[in-house]
Amino acid sequence: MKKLLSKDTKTLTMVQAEKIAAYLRIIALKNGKRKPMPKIGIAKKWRKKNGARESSSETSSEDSEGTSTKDWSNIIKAQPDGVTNKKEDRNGPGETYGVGNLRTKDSIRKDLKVVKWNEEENLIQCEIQARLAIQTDPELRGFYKRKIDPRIHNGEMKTMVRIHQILVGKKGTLDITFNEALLKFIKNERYIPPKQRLLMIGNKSFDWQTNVKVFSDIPKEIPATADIPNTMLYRYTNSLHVDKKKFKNLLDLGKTEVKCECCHSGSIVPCWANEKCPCYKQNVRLRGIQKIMNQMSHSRTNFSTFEPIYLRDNDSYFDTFGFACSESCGCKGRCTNNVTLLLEKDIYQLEVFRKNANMGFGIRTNTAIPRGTPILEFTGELVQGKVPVADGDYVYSVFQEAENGEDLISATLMKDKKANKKQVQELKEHLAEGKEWFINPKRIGNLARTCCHSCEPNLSLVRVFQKGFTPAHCRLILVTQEVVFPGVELTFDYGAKYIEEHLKNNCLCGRASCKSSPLYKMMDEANEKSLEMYQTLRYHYRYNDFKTKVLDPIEAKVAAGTSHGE
Ligand SMILES: C[S@@+](CC[C@H](N)C(=O)[O-])C[C@H]1O[C@@H](n2cnc3c(N)ncnc32)[C@H](O)[C@@H]1O
Repeated sequence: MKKLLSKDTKTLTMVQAEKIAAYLRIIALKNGKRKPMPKIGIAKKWRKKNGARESSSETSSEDSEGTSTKDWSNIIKAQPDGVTNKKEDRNGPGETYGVGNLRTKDSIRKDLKVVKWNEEENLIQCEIQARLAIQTDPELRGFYKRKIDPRIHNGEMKTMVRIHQILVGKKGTLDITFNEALLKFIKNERYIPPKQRLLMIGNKSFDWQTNVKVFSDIPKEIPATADIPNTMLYRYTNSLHVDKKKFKNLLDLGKTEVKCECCHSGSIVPCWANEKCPCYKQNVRLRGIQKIMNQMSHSRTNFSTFEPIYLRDNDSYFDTFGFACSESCGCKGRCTNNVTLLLEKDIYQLEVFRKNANMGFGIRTNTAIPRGTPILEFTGELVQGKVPVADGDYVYSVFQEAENGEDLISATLMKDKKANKKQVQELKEHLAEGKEWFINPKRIGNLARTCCHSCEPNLSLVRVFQKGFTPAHCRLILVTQEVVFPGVELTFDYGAKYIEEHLKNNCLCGRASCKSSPLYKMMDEANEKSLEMYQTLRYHYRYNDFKTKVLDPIEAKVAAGTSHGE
């Protein structure tokens, strides 16, 4: 094993990489004193079934700093639960899906415990874990490039300015004052947990499809009296829950089902750019529509598995959509034409945390996530028509009404001369006047339901269709629109109506551009150049924070580890 660990990752075969991963898992389990978890290796299973080669051409993807496994794998300590980088298999809508146990307050309270927290060590271990997850997964290794650059990309800066202008103010003329007050907002963007945290859910016992831990950081809370809100009591599902009887017509696609027969002997099927692949063709068709809609776009957004999803000059996040291969296809969705594939991988270490009772729980990342990464999907029950009032603060609209009363997707698909007439007709029926579709995650849902609103959000929603164009085949996916650095909360924009009706204009996001902030007026009136400077400064600050807290210590440990080994 020592020999293997000292090998350059680029020269490792798949079997050797898996051996290293297994060894590190054992070390991690020993350190963390956890019970071993079953290794769920879809990649392995799939590779066996499909006779994938151990190709030496599948070179390992380098991490953000170009460091190899050799450098840091021997310094990994207690890994978090995410030792397998694959979530449970996902089934399509309406099929037998896994729904987790119903949580009860008693069952949660039983497991509450106060834990000591070393944030810096946590971030280092999570970063190592993310690199390892990529390098040891045959479906990622050599395909997925995780890049976090020291400098902000022009495209990222412009996107963030645009999002700001849409959400806060447009065409301002004011120069932003870069004073201490503004720097304070920038500095406080990374959440720093206290040294003692109340661990509320620490393993997979409730959310068996996810490794995410739940913490409460409300001061002075102790297990005996800690508040366990009703919002924690829901069943977990990793796919859309569609009532088979009620929505039989949606689920039964018949001849309109889009699926491919593509296959390949490698770990990933190259459906993207395969002009014979019917799913790819649909994807390209939607991309074409995207271009028509966004007259100002410089280029279109690709929805391919390993490329980042960038929203360009969009009017609304809802305008961008793609089509992906699925488990019904010959490729089983393990291909280059499936943006939802990354969602299945536990690359990025997320946690649920609560800093105050008013806002409830939110999600933060413990690893740096590159821009354009699909990170969370909204799952829940598909609802048509009225949503129970009590669930109103959690539901997401699947189709949004456009000005002419038609959803943008249907409106644009209908304009598309190449569209399948039957598909269009069906879509028209599903979206007939007054027919609104929602995903309700209140009783059955997943992690995405915990994502809070921010006036400076780092995620945007996109829609991805699989198999067909009905509301039951539309997946709502949250994608990072900027690099999200470790410790930062994942947020998206709930929309003005929500802020007014549900938050009663009392947003607690704590960002400089929020109406509740003392700097709001300045941010609202800011000119474009100042906003660009603001975004650049934010990036610069957060990257340096990441470097000093995570990257440099890893390098130092590597140096120490190597000299010990010699
Ligand atoms: C979809 S839930 C988000 C998860 C929720 N915080 C929880 O603990 O389950 C929406 C609710 O979270 C809270 N929330 C989310 N973002 C907020 C914000 N920016 N300001 C105030 N409350 C917020 C509000 O209570 C809102 O009704």
